[in-house]
Amino acid sequence: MTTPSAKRAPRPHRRPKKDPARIVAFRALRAVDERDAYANLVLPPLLREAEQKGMERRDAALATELVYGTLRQQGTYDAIIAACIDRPLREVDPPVLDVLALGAHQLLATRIPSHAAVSATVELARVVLGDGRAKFVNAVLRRISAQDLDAWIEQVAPPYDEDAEDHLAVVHSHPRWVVSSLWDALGRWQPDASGRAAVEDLLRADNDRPEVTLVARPGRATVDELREALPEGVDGRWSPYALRLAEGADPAGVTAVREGRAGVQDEGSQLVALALAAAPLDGPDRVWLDGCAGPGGKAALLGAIAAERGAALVASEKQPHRARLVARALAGNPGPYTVIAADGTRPAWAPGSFDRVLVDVPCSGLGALRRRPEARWRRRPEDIAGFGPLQRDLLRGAIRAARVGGVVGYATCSPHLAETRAVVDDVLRGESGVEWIDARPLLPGLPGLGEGPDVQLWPHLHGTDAMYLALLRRTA
Ligand SMILES: C[S@@+](CC[C@H](N)C(=O)[O-])C[C@H]1O[C@@H](n2cnc3c(N)ncnc32)[C@H](O)[C@@H]1O
Repeated sequence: MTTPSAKRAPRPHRRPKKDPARIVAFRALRAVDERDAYANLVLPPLLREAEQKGMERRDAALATELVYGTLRQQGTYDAIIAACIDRPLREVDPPVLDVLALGAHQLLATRIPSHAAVSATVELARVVLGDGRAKFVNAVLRRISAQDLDAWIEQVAPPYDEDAEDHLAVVHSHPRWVVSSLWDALGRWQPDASGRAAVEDLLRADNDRPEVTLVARPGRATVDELREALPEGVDGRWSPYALRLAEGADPAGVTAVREGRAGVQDEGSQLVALALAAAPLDGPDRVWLDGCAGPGGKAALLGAIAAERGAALVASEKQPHRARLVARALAGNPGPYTVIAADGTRPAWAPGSFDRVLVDVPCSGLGALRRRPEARWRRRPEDIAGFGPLQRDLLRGAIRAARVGGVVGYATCSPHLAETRAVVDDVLRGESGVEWIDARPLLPGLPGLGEGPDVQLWPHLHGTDAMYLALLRRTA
């Protein structure tokens, strides 16, 4: 019998410590998982709310790093977590998995000391999951902390020689079918440079934090004006209108951005608009169409260039709420423009109305994985086939909208071959009176553009999103 004095006193109940950065990160991951929210849309309001309640700036930076880092590396972390528990991952509650992935990220990819990463994540688990599940989290994180990321990868990734795509999928945290599609596309455009090293460079680039790039809309702002506001910004690699911002720089504080004379725009998107505008054209050059304009980034650049040349822009978008975003992006454009909500496959305009036409079609977005880290986990292979009919119809509509001699640009933010060359080839098979324009000379200075006539940009080669552009001319 134990004497009362030897009996362990019950531990006083301790309230878990609230850690705003990790709570915000957890809530953002839950929203991405439960509501299919986009991290870049869901995180800013959560940060604002937490900052209003007193969260410090550096905690906001930590929350941001935890969300994006965890989403990017989720495939790798899932494989590691699976090796640390004795049941299939699908039997673990998603909120528990989110906490475990947040912990894995801190342990394996940040400078946070292991003991702090474990204890802070277990505290988070106590707050958001309760004491019972916090114990489970504690046990799993302790197992994860037993070795570093390289050792874990060695343990959980199948050897490259046995299954190259599976190996790369685990090491670089992409679904296997995405690895496979990107590799196929790379092989199509870079036949001499599409080996293991190149595809690994591409997958790594997808996991890099992308720079924020501004566009100074010509005639409305200059790169120098932007640089005055953000002196650490550097010139774009390719676009004369681009300023690449230093990490942490806040574009919202720039007057030209607030006034819509400049905007945030990846250089790949700038190049698509610039190449379309630069394509040689015989005859009048008075009316341009952006047939898939929402939310309006390319339309705003095209509108500014059109204004300088005395041309008018029609910016058309099917979704009325996105058409409103286009109107906002174009507000203050110095030249004539119209924004309409219309279906590009059932045009609201007479055939042959336009001198230049852009269709930047809805696509899988596999070219912008740097910015939308969650997209890779949400997309399914069947989505690609799902976009095909609309992409073809929109291209056919664009060709019809162009006058004879007019130029059509077909763009996607995906390098997937089924969304790029296959669409254009298919449509051209059924259309007489359309010819290719070599897009490469319209993108001066860019290396690795292959044999043309269309172009595929790559994050690892060009530092841009993986935009695709085919330029066509209507000849009859
Ligand atoms: C890739 S986004 C365009 C991005 C835009 N060019 C930019 O730079 O901001 C494709 C757009 O096409 C719109 N869309 C989808 N189906 C359409 C259709 N049938 N006609 C016109 N627009 C359509 C989508 O709502 C979406 O806003």
